[in-house]
Amino acid sequence: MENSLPLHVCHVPKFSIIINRSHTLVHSIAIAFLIYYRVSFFFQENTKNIPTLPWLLVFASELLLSFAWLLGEAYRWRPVSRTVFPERLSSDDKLPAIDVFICTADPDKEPTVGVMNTVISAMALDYPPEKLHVYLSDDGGSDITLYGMKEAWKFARAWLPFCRRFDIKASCPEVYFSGYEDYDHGNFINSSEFKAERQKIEEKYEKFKERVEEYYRKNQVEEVAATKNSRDHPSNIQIIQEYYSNEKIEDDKVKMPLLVYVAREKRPSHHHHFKAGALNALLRVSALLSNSPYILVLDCDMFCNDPTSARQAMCCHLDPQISPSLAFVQFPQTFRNISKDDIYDSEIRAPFKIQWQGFDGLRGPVVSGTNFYMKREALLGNSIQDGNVDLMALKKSFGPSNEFIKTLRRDFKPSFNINDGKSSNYFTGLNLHCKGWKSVYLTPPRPQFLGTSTTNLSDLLIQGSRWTSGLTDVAISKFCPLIYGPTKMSLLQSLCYAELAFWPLLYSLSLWGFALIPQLCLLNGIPLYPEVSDPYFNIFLFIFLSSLAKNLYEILMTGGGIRTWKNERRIWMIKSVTSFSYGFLDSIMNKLGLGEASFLPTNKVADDEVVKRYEMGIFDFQAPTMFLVPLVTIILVNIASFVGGLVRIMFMDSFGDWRKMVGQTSLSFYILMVNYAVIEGMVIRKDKASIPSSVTLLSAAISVIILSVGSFIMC
Ligand SMILES: O=c1ccn([C@@H]2O[C@H](COP(=O)(O)OP(=O)(O)O[C@H]3O[C@H](CO)[C@@H](O)[C@H](O)[C@H]3O)[C@@H](O)[C@H]2O)c(=O)[nH]1
Ligand SMILES: [Mn+2]
Repeated sequence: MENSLPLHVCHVPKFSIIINRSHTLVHSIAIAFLIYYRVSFFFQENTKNIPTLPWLLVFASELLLSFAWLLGEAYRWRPVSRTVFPERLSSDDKLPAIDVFICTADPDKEPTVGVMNTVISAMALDYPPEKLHVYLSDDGGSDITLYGMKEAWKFARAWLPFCRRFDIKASCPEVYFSGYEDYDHGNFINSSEFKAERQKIEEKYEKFKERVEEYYRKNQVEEVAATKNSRDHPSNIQIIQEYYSNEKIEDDKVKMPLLVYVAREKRPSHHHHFKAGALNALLRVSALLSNSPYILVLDCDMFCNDPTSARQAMCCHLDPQISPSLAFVQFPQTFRNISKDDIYDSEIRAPFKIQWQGFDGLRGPVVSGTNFYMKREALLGNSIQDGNVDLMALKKSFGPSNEFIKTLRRDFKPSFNINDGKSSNYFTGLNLHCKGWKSVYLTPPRPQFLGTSTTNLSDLLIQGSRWTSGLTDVAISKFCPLIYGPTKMSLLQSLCYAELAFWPLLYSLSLWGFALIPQLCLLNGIPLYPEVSDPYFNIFLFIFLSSLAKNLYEILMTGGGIRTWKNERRIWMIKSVTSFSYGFLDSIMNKLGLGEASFLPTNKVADDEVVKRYEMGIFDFQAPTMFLVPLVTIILVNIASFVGGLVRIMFMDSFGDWRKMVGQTSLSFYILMVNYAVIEGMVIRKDKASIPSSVTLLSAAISVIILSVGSFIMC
């Protein structure tokens, strides 16, 4: 019987699970030995000449890093993958309606043509058009975006039929016309009719682009006001098709999804809560217009790359096996501007290729910002669910609109957690999972959504600081998943949430420790690791190699290569001592009331030269000094200690002493080797994107201070 075929299946890869769990066990035992070695120091006679402080500091670094590792093992416990069967869905008239939410904030950083491409690609989803409603939130409140939408609507009237007729998969026009991939047009490819139609539509697209860009140029001159506007403007909601209802339309048989422009009211005196605030405004507006039971959330630069994503998501949402408790279906973030040698890990590989599969095996991944199909009902507040509706309380939360309250009475009081904007997605996910909802992760072979990632060091570190700050906010709040989680969800899922909240803090503190303490001690002749002939030396070596090897194995298993592995190691070190550290400090400052939450949208316009460098795998050090200085300082300290260590090994008088220094010398060597690109940027390269000599000088001065003060304190 056809009905009995499942809409989706979940695979549990036994082999990977065995490998993962055995590795966890063996690695844990090795760490236990390490801890024993460090602790027994305090009870031994022959270690008296080693000062306690550096020993404690390096031990603390080891504990923090091991803790980060242990939390991360939760993802390795039960990774799963899923396959869906959209062809088994019931007929179109039985499909539930979907509201698509797209957010944009700044037409300078997020060019309108790009945003409209996302809008058009969402309108072109393979779904009954009368059941699809596309909302764009414009936090900038700018005319250009509204103008762009009207033009996008006009263009879509031609584009949608073209896509439907010729079965175009790349339903984002910019991508389609840029020849980003080879298209399979089946039987149409050679038909002259297709060619003629394609040419016609391409011309229309070019005209659309020209008009929008021209409007932007004209407005730029007058519109210094745009920046002012973006923080202070009344609300503006427009249903786009109404503009054309009086005009004669060439082909009014074309069925179009609803398209709505929303600029929520923003006033400087009111916190607007960034993207989460925008999503909540869309929830309220859409509740009055379409009130669809499912919602797709997209960033403005994240277009639909496969029109079938809605049906794929419905395979999970409508699967009776999982449907009742399923809150959302998360797709990975994938990017179209990733180079072969992705030096900055712009691909954000580990979460989307490894960790989220693990999350999925434990009741589901966190809300990941964009690319998820959410059940509106899952965003309900408890009070409504209970059925005891207090009208006054509702009006207090949602404003005086009776119309809106009526929609709440229909059982809807949905909202995303706003928190402070930086970590809202995290809170929304955490909250849902704590209330017993589940989520699933779908990674079909063809990327369903494609965005633009940050591909230069500066933007990457700024973005990284923002993320880190948001995550650390959670770690140090009352929602700290280690305390808040285990009573409300499974221990393993709490560990995953804890890993997310804590990694920046754990990595930044421990890596600062590893980058400085052993080095200072090496220069001062203080051994911190066992000597080569000591069996404990092998424990340290094993832990080091075992974690590198496991990491390499995971990368190879998910389609990466040795190069990916090298790049990831390096950028992990760089980010740990820069953006993670600043983000974490920022969060602490906010907590102490010394700072304010902010959100600078990342740039979606790229400088050609910068892009070229990224594509060639050359580091671009045109980044704020505050990011470069810690990095260069660490490298200088390591150069000094490595050279000092070598001298010690070569010229040490008393036989045997050098053996105690092999660990530390090798550590410095490893750090320098991995970060050779920084040395190159400092000493060898002389181009525009190398490290400025002012930065090197400043860092040299700081290194000298660290070396002298450090030596004084440590020894
Ligand atoms: O006040 C704001 C700020 C941002 N946005 C929109 O939020 C989205 C994400 O902003 P972006 O600058 O692209 O940030 P990224 O760091 O690239 O985005 C990642 O990180 C965000 C959280 O920091 C998540 O919300 C995103 O989904 C995730 O892709 C964009 O569409 C923005 O237009 C708003 O609508 N209002
Ligand atoms: Mn983005």
